[in-house]
Amino acid sequence: MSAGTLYDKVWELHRVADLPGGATQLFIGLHLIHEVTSPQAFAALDDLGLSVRHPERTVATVDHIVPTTSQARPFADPLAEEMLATLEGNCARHGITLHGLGSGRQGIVHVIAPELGLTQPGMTVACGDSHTSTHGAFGAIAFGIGTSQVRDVLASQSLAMGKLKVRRIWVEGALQVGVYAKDLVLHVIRILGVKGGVGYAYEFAGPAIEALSMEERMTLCNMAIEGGARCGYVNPDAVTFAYLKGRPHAPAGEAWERAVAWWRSLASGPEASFDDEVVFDAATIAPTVTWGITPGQGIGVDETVPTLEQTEADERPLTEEAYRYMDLRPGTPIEGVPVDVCFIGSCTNGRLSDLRAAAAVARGRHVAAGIKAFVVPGSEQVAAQAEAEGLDAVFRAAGFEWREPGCSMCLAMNPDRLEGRQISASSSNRNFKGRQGSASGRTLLMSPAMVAAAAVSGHVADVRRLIVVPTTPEPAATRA
Ligand SMILES: CC(C)[C@H](C(=O)O)[C@@H](O)C(=O)O
Ligand code: SF4
Repeated sequence: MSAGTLYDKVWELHRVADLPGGATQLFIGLHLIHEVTSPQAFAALDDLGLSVRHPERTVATVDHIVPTTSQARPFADPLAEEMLATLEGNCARHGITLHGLGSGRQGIVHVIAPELGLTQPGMTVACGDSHTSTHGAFGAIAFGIGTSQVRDVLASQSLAMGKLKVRRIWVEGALQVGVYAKDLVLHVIRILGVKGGVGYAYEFAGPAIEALSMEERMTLCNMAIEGGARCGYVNPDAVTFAYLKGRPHAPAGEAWERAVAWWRSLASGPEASFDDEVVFDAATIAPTVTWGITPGQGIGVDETVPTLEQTEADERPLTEEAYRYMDLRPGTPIEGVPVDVCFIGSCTNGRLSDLRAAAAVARGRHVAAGIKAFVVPGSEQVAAQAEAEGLDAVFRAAGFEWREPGCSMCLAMNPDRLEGRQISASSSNRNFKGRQGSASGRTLLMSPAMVAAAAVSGHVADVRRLIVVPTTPEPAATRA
């Protein structure tokens, strides 16, 4: 059993009661809601005649269904319009803050809560959305819940939960230039499997993790769930505190100092023990691309689609299914596979640093003929910052479309969809069959820089060849 980990400490601090049957009633510090998984929960609350227990701990946004071209109301799609109107009504009725379109704070739920400083170390964060693990980047216990649990949290600000085991994923070394947190997490899932983390929280630690920015840590924790781990987290440190300082909901003044001291005390100490530990070396990881129909079917961009012999026996039926669905043969180099659509965005990789990395590749180049490429900022704030830096102009000049914030083609619950057998290079997190809006559409997951490389090349390409790395040291700045 793990002990002395951040997970254990935060769990204890939020334990309300031990329930008959073995589960724990866990207090939820922050409950995030969106338009897809909240309507039935609010309806159930109404049926039971209950109100929202802590509206001030509940924060809403709209993300999945919003169009990314025109966001004028009413939306062209009446169902999308109805979903947003329902969310607006529920939030107004229960006194819940909704960061709506045009508020300057709207965006994908897992992008806005961190940028507003709502997500903080030591919290429990729940949301009716599997990628809630993202918030673990701050040293929080954050996990996705189902709609009936959304109802429970609305009504009681608590949940019946079983405690997870903790696996430490220790990452040595440093990532190569052109290799990002996305590649790291795709690599981890490739090795440990999409079900490898079931029953576990993943603690990501080690020199390579400490070197990651907060946005990179969010990318990493975002996909913990794709490896089966309901929570992923990174211990809070100076990088975490620097990110949070000055954000609208972050503590200020004297409270800030107190908070930092407390946050530091929550990190897993040297005495912490884990249920399991796995070690990786960041330096050996290449830009990673999925070739199949689960996020675990990833390979280095310099590798070939695995043969059955290279596949574990119990994985072979899935591998064969993936060959058929993707129309890729074993032994095919993944570099060079042509793509039709290039999508940069999502809660995995729709933040400012992601757009910067992609823009660095797109700058001075042009999207290849016949390719549709588009960039969807993760939030209104990301859009505003990117525009202030001129990234929108870089993308437009390179032939990308620059869109309004939302989940977009990550899940295609909006007009952004693949058509027919189209194949996408996508910076999102799921490559399941039909995920991007066409029942036969195909998805190759990769980092935003790799998506940009695919867009300008017309096929999967190794971004390391497109990044200019200075070989001589920068000349020293002249002192005035
Ligand atoms: C719509 C929502 C419930 C879903 C999730 O839980 O993750 C979505 O965000 C996704 O990415 O598939
Ligand atoms: S961006 Fe994609 S993964 Fe993230 S919440 Fe939206 S649909 Fe889910």
